[in-house]
Amino acid sequence: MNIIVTGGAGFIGSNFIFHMLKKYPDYRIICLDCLTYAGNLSTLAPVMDNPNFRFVKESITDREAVYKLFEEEHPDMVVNFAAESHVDRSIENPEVFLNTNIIGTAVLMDACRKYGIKRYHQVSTDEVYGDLPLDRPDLFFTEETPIHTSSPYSSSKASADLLVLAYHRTYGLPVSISRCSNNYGPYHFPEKLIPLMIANALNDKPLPVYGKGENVRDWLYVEDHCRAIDLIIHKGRVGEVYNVGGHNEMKNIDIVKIICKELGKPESLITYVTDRKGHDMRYAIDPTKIHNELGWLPETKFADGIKKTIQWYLDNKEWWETIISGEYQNYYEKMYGNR
Ligand SMILES: NC(=O)c1ccc[n+]([C@@H]2O[C@H](COP(=O)([O-])OP(=O)(O)OC[C@H]3O[C@@H](n4cnc5c(N)ncnc54)[C@H](O)[C@@H]3O)[C@@H](O)[C@H]2O)c1
Repeated sequence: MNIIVTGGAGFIGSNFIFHMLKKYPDYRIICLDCLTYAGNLSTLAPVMDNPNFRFVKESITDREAVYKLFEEEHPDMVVNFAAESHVDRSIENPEVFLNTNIIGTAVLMDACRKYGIKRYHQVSTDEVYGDLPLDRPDLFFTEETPIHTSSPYSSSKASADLLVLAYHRTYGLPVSISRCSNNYGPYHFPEKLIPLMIANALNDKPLPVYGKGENVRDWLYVEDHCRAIDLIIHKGRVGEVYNVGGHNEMKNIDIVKIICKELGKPESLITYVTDRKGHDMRYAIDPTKIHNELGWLPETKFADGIKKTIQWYLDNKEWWETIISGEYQNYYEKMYGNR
């Protein structure tokens, strides 16, 4: 089985590649990634020497490069993780989100139509459903919840989802989509809540929390997400959307306090900063469909997952210190000032 994994030098894509090469030693995995600020080749160091792994530095928006890769590799499947993924950056500059997340998805699917494919899988997000009110804990996103996006990021992901479903209906492309809640774990870029707080706390820097920190996210350990995608591409029904989430809703401020506690750092490091524009209040996934159809259940409890994640950041300081000492510094100062 030949699988092109796009965006594999990023957070979830790299974890997915590790999962697949370990579980299916006879599969060939080709990572297609153009290495934006969020992609790191060093992340893929553990598999670079694996003869069943190939890294190709190209953009999913480059039609010629994508077609060439299909001609060379004859993939059976494509799993598309490649995306601009940070909501705050999409508020600053939506254009690159539209190009990569929408046009790039179309280019990949055009290649799948042209050369044939057994499965095209789109890695999407629960953010396409918009948000839920804090005072209605009885409400959850199902696959039938209408799309109702808030940010340029979620709008671009929702647009891509609609295109994927249209390519299935119009051209009969064998597609599937997963919409997952917030992930955490190793190799998470330090601009996102959990790794940002771990990195800042370890450096005794202020911990910038949006608004009052009341926003609720449904956190899932990254390996559980990777197992869900593995199940969907092998056993999930074509043309279907599967929600993936662990019923693990937590307020941002509580996450930050847990990180302080685990690291023995004072909560006085917490600094409340101006809220994100259009900030969604609550995400909560109903994962009944993937559980009933494919038997998927999350395996890592948050209490264990956050300990493993913190330990990973302690053991891999060089990985994230290199990132935060580079160009990222300018972005950080723009967002949070000289904190
Ligand atoms: N992180 C989450 O909590 C989460 C939750 C649900 C869904 N998702 C989705 O999962 C996918 C992966 O998210 P992530 O957090 O790993 O993102 P990430 O930002 O860590 O990684 C994205 C990767 O895509 C690559 N990339 C960007 N533009 C590209 C292009 N034009 N061509 C080729 N490669 C390109 C980057 O270099 C990077 O390696 C995204 O599609 C995201 O929308 C993420």
